[in-house]
Amino acid sequence: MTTQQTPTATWTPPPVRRDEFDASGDTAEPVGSRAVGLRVAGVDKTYTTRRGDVHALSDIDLEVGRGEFVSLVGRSGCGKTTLLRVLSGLLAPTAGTVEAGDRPAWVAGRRDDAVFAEFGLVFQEANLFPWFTVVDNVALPLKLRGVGKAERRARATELCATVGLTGFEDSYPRELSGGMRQRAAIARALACDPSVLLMDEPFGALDAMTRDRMNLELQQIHAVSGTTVVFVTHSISEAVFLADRVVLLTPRPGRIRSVTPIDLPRPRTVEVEATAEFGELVVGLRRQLDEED
Ligand SMILES: Nc1ncnc2c1ncn2[C@@H]1O[C@H](COP(=O)(O)OP(=O)(O)OP(=O)(O)O)[C@@H](O)[C@H]1O
Repeated sequence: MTTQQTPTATWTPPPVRRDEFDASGDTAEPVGSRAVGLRVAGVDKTYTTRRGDVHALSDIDLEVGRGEFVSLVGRSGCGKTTLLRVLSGLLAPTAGTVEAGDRPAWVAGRRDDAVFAEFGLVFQEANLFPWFTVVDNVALPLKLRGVGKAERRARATELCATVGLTGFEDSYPRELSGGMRQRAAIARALACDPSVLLMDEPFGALDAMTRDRMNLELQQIHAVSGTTVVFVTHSISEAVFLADRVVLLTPRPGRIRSVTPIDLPRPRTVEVEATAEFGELVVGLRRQLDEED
């Protein structure tokens, strides 16, 4: 479990976590000594349908360091969502194991609910309860855990500040913009101080400008919370902007084609996207995708 720091309105530069990783080579794996946030070994997934089997994932091995931000990219239908659903405990792998820290999460098709309860999930749709205010939506996971009213309201109010929703605590979801609703969904996912935050195209439905802002804000939230993040996106530039490493899956069945360390200094601002280094990373990943045609 990571430690949630007191949120601040101003941005605290992120802790330097990059030293924990071996960034040499384009398929570098984290060095053995650092803490593991998530370990995936030999994960395979085949859907059984009336029209036959669909082999979605093949032999996925991946370690995500504690506090690391990993982006997952690949062609449409390559298995990104399937992998994220396996990681979030919503879908049983056909084979393989998932561990959080050193605790088994999926082993031999059996899930440990206590481990997955520590994970936060954010999807493309915010899925807020329309009849709850923002603060009550954010506090809901705490309520389900039996946290008292005053304490959960205080914590939810802090989280609203973390995601830039101060002043909107008592608004209803219908009164928020799409970006604000996603911020509330992120705050709700952070409410139980998750050991791992799993995000599936969380900004995919937002316009380009809002998406850029959300990327800056997510970077800040990640820096403050220190949570391990796995982030699925169709956008290579978004993946590079946010990540410590970008994992590229092959077309179905999804296998890990490459793992690219992103050594751009943090905090990253929009200016980083104009640098040659950023452009080379994006073009390199784009080329790998194109080679699959
Ligand atoms: N419930 C299901 N039953 C059968 N096949 C499925 C199911 N869910 C996904 N698939 C198939 O598994 C493959 C991987 O799907 P998945 O949604 O994981 O891909 P994706 O990379 O997230 O795609 P996209 O980028 O378009 O969202 C696809 O061929 C899809 O048709």
